Amino acid sequence: MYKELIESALEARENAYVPYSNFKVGSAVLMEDGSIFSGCNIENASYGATNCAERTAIFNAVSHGHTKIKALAVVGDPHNFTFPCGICRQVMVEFAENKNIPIIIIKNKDEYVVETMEDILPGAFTKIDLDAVKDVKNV
Ligand SMILES: O=c1ccn([C@H]2C[C@H](O)[C@@H](CO)O2)c(=O)[nH]1
Ligand SMILES: [Zn+2]
Repeated sequence: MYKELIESALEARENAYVPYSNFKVGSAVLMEDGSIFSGCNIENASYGATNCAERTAIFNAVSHGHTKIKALAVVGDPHNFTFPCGICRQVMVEFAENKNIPIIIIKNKDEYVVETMEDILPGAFTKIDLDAVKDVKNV
């Protein structure tokens, strides 16, 4: 069912730039119109500047004008399930079409588990209600 998305994540993993961890990750997002965008992790000599594969894929989609994610796939260690980090989970929530979208955690092309956005980030902080902020400030 998720064949194309999974293949796209596996392919993106090949481009991972990982001279520091040597841990390759690939990710792909399925957008509202059926388009797929992918990304890999990109490390930096200043370690904190590293971008995870999931965020690279999401930022790639947003950069192309797509802001509604219908499904996300991620693959890291081919012998283990690699779950998204906390920062990526928060970025996913920003663009997830709803809290029930599937998050596909891939080990290899035949083995994967499917979670939902709500499963991996329950009770997420979402968009700020700007009108409420305005009321508090009384402006
Ligand atoms: O879900 C994950 C977990 C880790 N990484 C990256 C960050 C870093 O480059 C390397 C080791 O943490 O893996 C991702 O891209 N996605
Ligand atoms: Zn991350």
